[in-house]
Amino acid sequence: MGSKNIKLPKINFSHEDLKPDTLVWNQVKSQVYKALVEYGCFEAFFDKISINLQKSIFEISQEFFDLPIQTKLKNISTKPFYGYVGQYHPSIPLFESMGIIDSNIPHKVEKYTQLLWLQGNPSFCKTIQSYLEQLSKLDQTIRRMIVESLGIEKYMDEHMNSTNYRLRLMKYKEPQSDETKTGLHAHTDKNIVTILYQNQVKGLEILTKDGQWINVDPTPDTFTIMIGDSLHAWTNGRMHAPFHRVMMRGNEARYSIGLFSIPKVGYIIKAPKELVNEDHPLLFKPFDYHEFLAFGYTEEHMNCDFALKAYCGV
Ligand SMILES: O=C(O)CCC(=O)C(=O)O
Ligand SMILES: [Fe+2]
Repeated sequence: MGSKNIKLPKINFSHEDLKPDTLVWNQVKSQVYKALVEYGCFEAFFDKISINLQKSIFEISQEFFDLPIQTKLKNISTKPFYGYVGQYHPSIPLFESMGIIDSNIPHKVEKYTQLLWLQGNPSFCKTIQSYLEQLSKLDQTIRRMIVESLGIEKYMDEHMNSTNYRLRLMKYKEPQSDETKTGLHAHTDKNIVTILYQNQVKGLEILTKDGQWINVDPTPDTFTIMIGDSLHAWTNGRMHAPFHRVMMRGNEARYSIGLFSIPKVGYIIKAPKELVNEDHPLLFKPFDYHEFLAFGYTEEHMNCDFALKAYCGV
């Protein structure tokens, strides 16, 4: 597998009037659809995160990762990648992350900070809240455009109401050698849509359908949008869920922030019948994301390339 100098499509979400049923909405929508069918991924130019907020989201992230390990370990979870994941994992020694479940619910974020700082940390909560307020709008705009592009508007409300948000702060230690080291192994995300944001240190790579790795090189006001397995399944394979990985070079730590839209507990993902026909036979049986997650992260399936296919492929 080689890597060419190809770039991800870049789509502008900063138009003044990006509202449904306008000319500009329809233009952006067709770019979104094309990018997601072809790459399952694109860069979104989105100017609603102020420079102050851009700065503070990485500051609070650093503040968290600088806490003593014993404190960070207070936020552990039985669900994979939900709580704190430390540098102890032998196959990804550079990686550390901290998940905040239901990050759209302020008192849940507060609970995390009380666990970590005892007195709480109001500025941490406020930063997460402001970040989520803006980026959840971007997530919803993109998903609205996907549903419209597929001509299945009658499922719009069901789809939009079927998810919660999880935020994940991530840190990749610098490898401090001339060698390139793996920060995170190649995988597809298992959720609906992922929005990634990162500091100035590069490392994210996306695999194209024809096997080329694309280096992602975002600016402070671009976000990387990616489709997860659950949306791939719901759209009966029309939206591509790309493999991606993080490769670390140089002597600076990489910080990234992931916003994941996640199917609610108990919601069954089932491709609408309008998307199933002779040319597009059903690819996956209906499934519960949370049960799939438990299956996908067992020892046996952890390194399985197509866990969803193994779990509920037709
Ligand atoms: O750090 C990144 O940019 C990628 C993180 C990622 O792939 C994930 O959290 O699933
Ligand atoms: Fe990922």
